Amino acid sequence: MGEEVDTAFVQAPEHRPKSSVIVAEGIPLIDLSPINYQNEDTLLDSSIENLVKEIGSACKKWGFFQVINHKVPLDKRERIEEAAKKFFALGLEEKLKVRRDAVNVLGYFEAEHTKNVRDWKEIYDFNVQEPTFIPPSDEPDDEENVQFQWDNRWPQNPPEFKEACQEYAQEVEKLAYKLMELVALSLGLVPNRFRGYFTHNTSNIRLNHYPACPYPHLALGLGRHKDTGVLTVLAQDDTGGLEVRRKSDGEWIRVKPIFNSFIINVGDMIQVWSNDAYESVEHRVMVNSEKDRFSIPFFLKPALYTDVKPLEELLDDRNPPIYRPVNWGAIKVDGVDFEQLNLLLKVPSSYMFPL
Ligand SMILES: O=C(O)CCC(=O)C(=O)O
Ligand SMILES: [Fe+2]
Repeated sequence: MGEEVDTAFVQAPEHRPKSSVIVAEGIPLIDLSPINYQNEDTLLDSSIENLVKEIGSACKKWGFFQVINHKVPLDKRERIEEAAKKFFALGLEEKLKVRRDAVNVLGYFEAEHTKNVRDWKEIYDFNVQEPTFIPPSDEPDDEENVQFQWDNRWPQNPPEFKEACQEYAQEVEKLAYKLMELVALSLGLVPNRFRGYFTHNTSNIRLNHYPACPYPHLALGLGRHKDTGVLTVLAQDDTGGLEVRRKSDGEWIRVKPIFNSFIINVGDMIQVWSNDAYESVEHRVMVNSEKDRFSIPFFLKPALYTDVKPLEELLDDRNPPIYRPVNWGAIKVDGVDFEQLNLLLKVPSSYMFPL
């Protein structure tokens, strides 16, 4: 890029970062030590009452919180962080060998746009289930149960990349399921209420690299957006730059990096399931002119055949459903090709149709 900023990256004035940053009174910090998910049993609600309350209130007030004592081993996190740095440090030609395309959305991509403005970053995506079979229905004998399949695109270098990614994915997935038990309890549901939705999950992990940017006042690392899935478990490095839209007044609040913590946020599907008890909240990423930034979100997503709709247990005469059911695949089996499937998965909030 030359002297002039490429206009593709330039945010409209109202969406540009302000020079003053609000960090005070950030999102809630929650200590997860009361849970022990090494044991495979579901949670006992008596021992974790306070924790459940904290989670419920964070989901309601912010849609975002940070967790510590989450039991994801630090060495696994450091290993994927190192592997990501080494991968992004490769030459462009090498990275393009695993570039995503119209058929397979997984792999490397350097030209991501959010709301039609280019993001100042490069990414690498992989799915947690490998390969990801996507039965459009959970009926094995269903004649129309054509199997779609996505394969991860693993780069040759660095050699430890694939293993580092897979090992980290297993750990962070466990944490996500445990968090979903806490979310369920906080809504007055049985702890494993959500578990069935993830049998053929479409969860993925993204490695984000935000290079230092000479135009931090014009461009964003990632434009404002909400996460489409169920729940996001995000590892950010110590650079900082994530901002969350505060529900009370709409101000952008910077999320302070805390060593070995994860940032958790509610996605659109929890909003629908909870019939707006919890809301998916907008967030964005600043870039800075001196430092690169790396982050690793895990996006928890259900099976493609899942009908997302407000949970019956939460509805009554005074709380009627405000969303109509929409299929996560949102499409009929007939005539569906990979491209359409991929496109649908990428359209944010496309299934959120208030009645
Ligand atoms: O990099 C970050 O801190 C946030 C990333 C994010 O919001 C996303 O990828 O959806
Ligand atoms: Fe996000």
